[in-house]
Amino acid sequence: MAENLFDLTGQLALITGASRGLGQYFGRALARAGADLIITSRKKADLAPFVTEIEALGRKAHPLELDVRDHESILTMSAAAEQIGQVHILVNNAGCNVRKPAVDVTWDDYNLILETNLRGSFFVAQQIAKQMIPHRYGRIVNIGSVTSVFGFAGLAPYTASRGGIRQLTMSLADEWGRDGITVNCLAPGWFQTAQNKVLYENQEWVDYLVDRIPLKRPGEPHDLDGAVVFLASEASRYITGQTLLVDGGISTGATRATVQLASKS
Ligand SMILES: NC(=O)c1ccc[n+]([C@@H]2O[C@H](COP(=O)([O-])OP(=O)(O)OC[C@H]3O[C@@H](n4cnc5c(N)ncnc54)[C@H](O)[C@@H]3O)[C@@H](O)[C@H]2O)c1
Ligand SMILES: O=C(O)[C@H](O)[C@@H](O)[C@H](O)[C@H](O)CO
Repeated sequence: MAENLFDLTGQLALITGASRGLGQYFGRALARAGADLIITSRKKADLAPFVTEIEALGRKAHPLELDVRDHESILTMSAAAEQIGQVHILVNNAGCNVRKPAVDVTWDDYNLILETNLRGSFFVAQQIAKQMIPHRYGRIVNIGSVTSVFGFAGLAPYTASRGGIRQLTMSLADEWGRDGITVNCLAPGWFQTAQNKVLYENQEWVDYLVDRIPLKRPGEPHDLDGAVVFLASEASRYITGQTLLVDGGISTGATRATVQLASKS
């Protein structure tokens, strides 16, 4: 057994959607724990600054092009990853959102979200698992959301994709456990990134959010470092099919509201 359960030295981690946002934070955390990276983006050129940053940490960063909505792109990327080396860790991070009342969601909005967040994650996992199975080792971390476990007005297709990720995680864990692969879902709460920065420009929204978060602040991307390293490492070796919420406790909110009301009565 490794002396340091969180040490990723000698491991290769593949992260999708690493041109910005949480994908880069996941990459930094894994690289600091010792892993070399394969980082992917729809435009390889967008990865250049991140390659430089990871190399400055003394780790390797191999940039590859990947559009998770394009099956051919997934096959090409996976074949290129196999040439780089044994992939020990996959972080299925690429994702998107369209925020709209359900009555305004278009066919195309729905397809964009489901194809990116759910179908893309499945087919990336499928290709990388094919490489992991002969080695009888793998750690797959699917990025979910608090909306994997509760609904949210204005985010219907997004929450469907995130609930689907949680179910997918359980089924793949059930199927690939015998091959030495763990599959877990890391479910962030609310973290300000390019995807949602417009929300944080609205003070009313921030106040609403903070009021509902027991730890009394929105998430900061480094709050996810421990969870991604944990799920990628030896430390989580007997954990599979689980959804780990990193949300400042917001998913406990329904109970808190009841208690607050009760304490006023
Ligand atoms: N920020 C949050 O509060 C939050 C909370 C829970 C879950 N998430 C999820 O975490 C992931 C990262 O989100 P973020 O907040 O960093 O947002 P972001 O928009 O900054 O990053 C999303 C990344 O996915 C990539 N991407 C989008 N469509 C793609 C496609 N078709 N093919 C390949 N890459 C594609 C983008 O280029 C980008 O690199 C997303 O899946 C998001 O839904 C975010
Ligand atoms: O685009 C958005 O509306 C948000 O960024 C979502 O991604 C949420 O933050 C998250 O999923 C909640 O966990």
